[in-house]
Amino acid sequence: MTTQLKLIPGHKKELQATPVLQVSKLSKVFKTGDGPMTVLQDVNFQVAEGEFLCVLGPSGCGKTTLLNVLAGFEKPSAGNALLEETPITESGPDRCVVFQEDTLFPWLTVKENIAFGVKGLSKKEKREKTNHFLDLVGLTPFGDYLPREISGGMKKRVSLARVLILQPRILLMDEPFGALDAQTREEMQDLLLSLWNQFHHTIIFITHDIDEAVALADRILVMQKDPGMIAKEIRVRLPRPRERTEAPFQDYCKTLYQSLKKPQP
Ligand SMILES: Nc1ncnc2c1ncn2[C@@H]1O[C@H](COP(=O)(O)OP(=O)(O)OP(=O)(O)O)[C@@H](O)[C@H]1O
Repeated sequence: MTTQLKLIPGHKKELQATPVLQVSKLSKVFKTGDGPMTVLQDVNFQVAEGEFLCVLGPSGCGKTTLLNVLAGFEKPSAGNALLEETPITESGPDRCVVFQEDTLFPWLTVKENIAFGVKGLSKKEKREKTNHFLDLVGLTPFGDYLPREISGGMKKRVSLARVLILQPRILLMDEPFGALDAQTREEMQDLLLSLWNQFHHTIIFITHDIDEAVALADRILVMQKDPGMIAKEIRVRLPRPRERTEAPFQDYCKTLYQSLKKPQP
């Protein structure tokens, strides 16, 4: 395994870029009424510790299927995904998933939702930790509210706090901000980047939004469909914070737009 050093913009220190995740020759075939359907074919990539990787692709190209394999919800038909050299065969606390849809427990308060998965702490420690994460996502005044009493953006903040408090090795995010309005979406992207700067998680973030990928990623994997495969990899060499209206940002967007438009090889 190769080990390199890289500087992640926005991070204060150099991080060791040892791959935490290695995906090799991964394929996924579903049985359907019309016969086998190859959704992913020969997918290969690595993710470095602390890296922010976006997977960008059109609807139906297999992004969620890929994330489900990494989460351990689906098994590959061929090839494998290794988490620190161990094949992923089931879900585990080292990987947390944030979905697009709301998955909060409606009968629990914001604080209770955040604290839900925390184990092995005294009541006092758990309360302090919960309050800390509540504060990190800017929801301190809303700790005792129920999910139905807060906005969609606030629910997303709770969803983020709920997984961050578990300190996962890898954060898997499946179009988490897809249902939000443009302004709230940008606010959530900024919040996620600021939390990533503090915690240095490894993040795999699925999106079909070009701007979102350029705003967030260290590196973008562009997928094509039928079958789903990685068509292109682009490293985003823009300093953070990234200014969306400036030419270099727009240049990346144009390149990605062209990549997505290209016909299937
Ligand atoms: N369990 C399953 N059985 C059969 N087909 C499936 C199954 N899960 C997904 N598929 C098919 O695999 C293809 C890829 O689906 P997937 O949800 O992974 O794509 P996606 O890129 O995430 O799409 P979107 O951006 O619209 O969410 C689709 O045609 C879908 O119908």
